[in-house]
Amino acid sequence: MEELPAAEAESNDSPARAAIDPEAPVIATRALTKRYRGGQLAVDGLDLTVPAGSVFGFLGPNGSGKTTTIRMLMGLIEPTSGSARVLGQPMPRATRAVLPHVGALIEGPALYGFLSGRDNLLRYDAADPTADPRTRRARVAAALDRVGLAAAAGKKAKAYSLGMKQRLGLAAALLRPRRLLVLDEPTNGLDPQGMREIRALVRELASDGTTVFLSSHLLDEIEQVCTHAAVMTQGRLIAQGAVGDLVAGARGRLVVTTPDVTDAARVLKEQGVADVVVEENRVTAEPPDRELSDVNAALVTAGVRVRGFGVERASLEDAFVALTGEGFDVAG
Ligand SMILES: Nc1ncnc2c1ncn2[C@@H]1O[C@H](COP(=O)(O)OP(=O)(O)OP(=O)(O)O)[C@@H](O)[C@H]1O
Repeated sequence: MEELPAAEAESNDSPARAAIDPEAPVIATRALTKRYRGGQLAVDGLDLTVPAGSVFGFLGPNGSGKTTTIRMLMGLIEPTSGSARVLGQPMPRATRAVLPHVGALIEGPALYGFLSGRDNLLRYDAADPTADPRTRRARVAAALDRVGLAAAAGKKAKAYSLGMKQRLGLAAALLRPRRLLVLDEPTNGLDPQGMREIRALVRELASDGTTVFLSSHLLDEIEQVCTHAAVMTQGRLIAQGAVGDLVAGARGRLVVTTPDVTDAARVLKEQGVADVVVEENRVTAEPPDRELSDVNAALVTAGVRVRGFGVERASLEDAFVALTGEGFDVAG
């Protein structure tokens, strides 16, 4: 990785200073609000804190205000009220000082299909007036290597799979050393293999100390790669914190494995167990406050063939359902 040119490091002394304080949040918003001209309240009083070094999942169904928040954080649109600081600097006022330290992949990379992956990056790098042309080739080669595209660098971008295109977009975001990477739905539209590649890359970048802020509507994905998460619905933040803490706040599910699901469900309800759901070969429910062995005994006494009985660990999805009282729409 190259160093920032000295002149630039000096002119951006506040972001550099923020780097010295590892406790300073990389993103902090206070009552951040955006109402669009049409009257739509897209983001409503957001207080977001993204710790340095975290992989932060910004979670919410489509239309919950994630992209609007990211646009405000990147200085692309003005908030209606409230404030946002990125790398310790106020946005959008400090956009020019902050953005050189931030790599962003928002709404898919803009690529020229008729150019090779390498030529796309050379072109992209050349569009950056602060990038030294003498080190351009080395910079592009390093970025291609980073995302595992070195072997495919000479291929035209239009021949790339969606996952490769997304990795090329990431390479463009990584042409310079970054303190923060902002990825808007980075695995959208990718097949499972492509998703795995992007996740592995995110973990690798994070292990180098880059803070990664990624939006997603996939709970599973957030649980797999993120250390921290925030949950949005309808423009409001309903929870944020370490993923482990969010999950710990949710109760798991009581799971009874049995071929006699109808009888098991009836007995559980008789025992006062709430939220009984019948599935194939198992019945799940809210774990009761009373002694679990009594509930198990009641099932056995009623002639239910209990093949398995226990409380499953809560997932982030359980936490989300507990927070919102509704399921998570993963469509789209
Ligand atoms: N330019 C705009 N003008 C008016 N309303 C907008 C504009 N952009 C977004 N909205 C509205 O603001 C709300 C939040 O949209 P936003 O795109 O921020 O959500 P999102 O969580 O990123 O969803 P998605 O994943 O679908 O992009 C939605 O109701 C959307 O219709």
